[in-house]
Amino acid sequence: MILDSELIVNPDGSIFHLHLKPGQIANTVILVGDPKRVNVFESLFTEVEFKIANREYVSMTGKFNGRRITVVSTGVGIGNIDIVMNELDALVNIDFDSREIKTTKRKLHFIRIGTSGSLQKDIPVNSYVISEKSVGFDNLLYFYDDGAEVVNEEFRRLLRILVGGHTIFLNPYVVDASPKLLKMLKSKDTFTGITITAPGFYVPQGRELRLSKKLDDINNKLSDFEYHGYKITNYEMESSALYGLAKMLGHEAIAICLIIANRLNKEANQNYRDKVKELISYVLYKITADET
Ligand SMILES: O=P(O)(O)O[C@H]1O[C@H](CO)[C@@H](O)[C@H]1O
Ligand SMILES: O=c1cc[nH]c(=O)[nH]1
Repeated sequence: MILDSELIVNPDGSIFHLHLKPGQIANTVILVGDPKRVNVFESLFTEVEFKIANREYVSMTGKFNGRRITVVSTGVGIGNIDIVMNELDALVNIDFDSREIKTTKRKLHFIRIGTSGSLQKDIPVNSYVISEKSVGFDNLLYFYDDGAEVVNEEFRRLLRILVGGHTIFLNPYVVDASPKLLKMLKSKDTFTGITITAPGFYVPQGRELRLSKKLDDINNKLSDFEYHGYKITNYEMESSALYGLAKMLGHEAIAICLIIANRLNKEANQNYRDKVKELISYVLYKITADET
């Protein structure tokens, strides 16, 4: 039995941070960083069951093209993904009355729709990039006992060498996206590649304002990396933890991002919101066209 202190349930029966109750989660869950992005889904859905907000977590379940879909905003960063993934999994795979883990588990499909910085000159601003592999520059997965089992060890070793094996603060982990969701979203309109999930937006992504980075020339090193046709394509801040936790919990996960800055060409699109809406429509049509 899972104790009150471990699985905190609010007086109204909802889970601690997300304020959602069992039964409110669809099998397809779209995760977005920006809470305002949930409004875009609201404008596109034909039906909305509910919308609920607590902190940066705005959640909504509704229908698009006849498919029940849940949308949850995660805010920025890995810590939020730890909360969102554990709470969404608990809502479907733990019995809130008995506080026991259910014997029959539900498998959720998680699709993150985010924004991102390109690490390739030929992946311009406004491109869509699917993270076929995601590299954690954070250390979340190392806290989990099963972490090592979901890591792509070949790529982990290569990336560790690339970033400088001597660094004590960086031991990148690499997790693969769901092949099924990759196939569903991939098209002539998308790039695919390896995404770096950074534990910060500034120095951890090589952005120096008043403070300098420790890793010398890191963005060019990442950009030049190539192995078996794989290249490092972009930076964002959530997908490694999403992939790792989804795999450990038995769910499918993928991330697709709109490029809003190109770090090598030194370009940025500050007016990207209409483009995010186009990406959301792209994803909604792709996932509802698919029968699975
Ligand atoms: O647009 P979202 O989904 O928030 O994604 C990206 O944007 C934020 C940083 O500006 C980080 O969360 C990063 O991953
Ligand atoms: O450069 C960027 C742009 C969006 N999000 C990031 O994490 N990095």
